[in-house]
Amino acid sequence: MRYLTAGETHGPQLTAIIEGMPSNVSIDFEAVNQQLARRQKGHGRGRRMLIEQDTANIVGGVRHGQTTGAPIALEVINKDFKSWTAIMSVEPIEDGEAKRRVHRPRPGHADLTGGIKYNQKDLRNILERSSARETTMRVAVGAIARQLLAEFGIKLACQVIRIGDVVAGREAMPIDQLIEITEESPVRVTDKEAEAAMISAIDAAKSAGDTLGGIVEVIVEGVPAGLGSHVQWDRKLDGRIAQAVVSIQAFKGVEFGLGFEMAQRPGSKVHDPILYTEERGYHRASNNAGGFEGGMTNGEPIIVRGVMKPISTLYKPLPSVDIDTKEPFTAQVERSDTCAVPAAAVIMENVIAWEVAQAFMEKFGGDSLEEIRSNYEQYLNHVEGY
Ligand SMILES: Cc1cc2nc3c(=O)[nH]c(=O)nc-3n(C[C@H](O)[C@H](O)[C@H](O)COP(=O)(O)O)c2cc1C
Ligand SMILES: C=C(O[C@@H]1CC(C(=O)O)=C[C@@H](OP(=O)(O)O)[C@H]1O)C(=O)O
Repeated sequence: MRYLTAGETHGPQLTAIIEGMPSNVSIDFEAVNQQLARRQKGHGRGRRMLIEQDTANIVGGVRHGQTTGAPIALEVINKDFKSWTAIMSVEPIEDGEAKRRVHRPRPGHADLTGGIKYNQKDLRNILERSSARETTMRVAVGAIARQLLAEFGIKLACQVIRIGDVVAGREAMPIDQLIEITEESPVRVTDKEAEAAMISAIDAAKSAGDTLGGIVEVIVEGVPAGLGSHVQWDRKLDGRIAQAVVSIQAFKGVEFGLGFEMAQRPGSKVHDPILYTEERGYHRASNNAGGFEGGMTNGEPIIVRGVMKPISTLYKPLPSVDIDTKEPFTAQVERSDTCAVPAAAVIMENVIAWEVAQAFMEKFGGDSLEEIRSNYEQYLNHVEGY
């Protein structure tokens, strides 16, 4: 399976095409929109999220609520395009060239390097695509992928572990209790004390004209042993998940299971003893590995954490240089998020859903759901008898 996305943050719409989804998978359109809504929430988001109410149109590959095996085409309309039509237009607008063109690169964004690389003197041609608005489509794609995974009992959830210097309790996340964002609970943590402190930290950063990053965690349950492979570097599923996570805008690091803490422990306090019972088959006494050995799932839940840097655009901006005059300037900020860590947790959950679904298809692949189910059941029998 593969997918591509297209579209600009202030353009008319965002688009994705998924290739290789098997036929006969029931698609719950509402569930796709639910994932999109989850991505838009969280304390610290800016005014743009008040304008958009993302819903996906599925315009290919699904008939009567079921996949046909044809490419699936998805689109999400940018409501904000109404206010940007003139600026995004190729025709000159009355305000004139200087106002229309972006020539002041923002530190922490793709603006300057993208402008140099693609030889663009209007940095809008870079920022329109580098924006995290693009993650809308990655979530829509993940929302389709997880419907295939659900057929085989595979579920995902996410939570926020840290925002700025506030750390939430690290108790195991109950997978059947998706941490939903509500008005009373706007950060996506189970630890209520930490939640209040996180909200205050975000508000304080906003008042100071500053921004915050954090750490988010995703858990995947119900994954069979043997997705991914040790035999070739680019078939290692933990490696692919790491790539998917760090490809999310502003994500700078990833860890599995105990992760970076492994560095300070002896091996006897890291590796997970192997056990066997008739009832459970092979399983582990602990899951410090976060569900992976040798680039393959080992049957334990996948546990991944990602670190997001603070939002780049500051209301008290950092120094930069105008590409026309080469003179320093101080930017005027119109709107921006202060913290998007809770939303980023949902993005991470859905990009991981895609990677797991792709590995699942590589292992049990077939053209129809029935064919995959038969391959899967045969494999489960093999595992049981091994
Ligand atoms: C959900 C989400 C929302 C974001 N919102 C903003 C924002 O409002 N303002 C901003 O400057 N950066 C925002 N970012 C981060 C930038 O998109 C990102 O830092 C930039 O594209 C440069 O990419 P890099 O940080 O991966 O190097 C957001 C990121 C995510 C994941
Ligand atoms: C639009 C989204 O996030 C945007 C990501 C983003 C950035 O620079 O990455 C900047 C902001 O966009 P704008 O400049 O239009 O206010 C965010 O709102 C979204 O998540 O859907």
